[in-house]
Amino acid sequence: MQDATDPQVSDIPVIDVGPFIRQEAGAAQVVRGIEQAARDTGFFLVTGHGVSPATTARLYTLARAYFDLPEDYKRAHGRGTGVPGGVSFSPLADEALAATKGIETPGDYKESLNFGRRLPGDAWPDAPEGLEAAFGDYFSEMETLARHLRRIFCSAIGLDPDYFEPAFENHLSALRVINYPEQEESPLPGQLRAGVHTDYGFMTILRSEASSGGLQVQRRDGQWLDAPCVEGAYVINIADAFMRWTNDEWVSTPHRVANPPAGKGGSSRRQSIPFFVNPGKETLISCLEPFCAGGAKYEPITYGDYIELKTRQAFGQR
Ligand SMILES: O=C(O)CCC(=O)C(=O)O
Ligand SMILES: [Fe+2]
Repeated sequence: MQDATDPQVSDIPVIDVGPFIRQEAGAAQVVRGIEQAARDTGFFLVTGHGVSPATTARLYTLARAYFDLPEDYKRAHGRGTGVPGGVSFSPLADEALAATKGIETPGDYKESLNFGRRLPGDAWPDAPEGLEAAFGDYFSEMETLARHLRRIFCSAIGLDPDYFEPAFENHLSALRVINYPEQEESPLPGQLRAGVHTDYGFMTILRSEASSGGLQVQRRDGQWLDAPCVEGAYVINIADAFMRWTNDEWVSTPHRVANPPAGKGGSSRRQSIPFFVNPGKETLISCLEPFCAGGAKYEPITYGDYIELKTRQAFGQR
């Protein structure tokens, strides 16, 4: 656990959003703090968020039990059979996030389990018992927190509190639990736990975990910062589609997950839980009025087309 007052991490603030959620004194200060962070690094931590610790702990524990099952068993849930609302396992080194930035690296040293209510997967396994319910319950908690955060953003931007809500009626959000195993052998040259990338959608709500080899965020001047890890807090970051919506005034910042120092072995396993908040496919991403006084930098585009464009750009099939 790092001290959040350490000068190296002070660029990423920890904000208690409780006063805003309860509409108490201090709500305006919450809005100001978040707006500043959104313009600065695009990263901040929230406490006072109201997410159930028991629901979080249950998902964490059941996912961990799943990752400890044999590889063959896990791979049976990564076949892409297209079950709506199913689960999808992605094995170790299957994904190289840096490829989205045009950087060629070996696959990331992680495995993950993925779910979205409107996304395809495979049939849920029977074991560990309760896994599907744990994902579903945590997903609901995240939907609630995402709504609170959107209302804070509206207040910061000067929009009606529910301005964004129609965009999220059929949202394509995705919940992922990531297991970063200990590294008994050295990673390959250029291989990280997760390569440098930005998130594509609207924002990400991350349940992080203190460990050696954790989340790092790149400041605008290029310097890498260790994201602070505060027990019970969530790390929030602005993602690409939201940055475009704000005419690049709010930033989607590159981040990565570092390897643990060599020799850390058994003490370095880490498990994180990102919830990627994505709008519905038909949502039009068009410069928000308060940001376009000087002219909009981008053409309006639907979220569905935007994702297609980003994917094509990232993987070079223009
Ligand atoms: O595990 C983490 O701390 C961050 C993971 C991440 O940035 C991602 O999966 O997009
Ligand atoms: Fe990310």
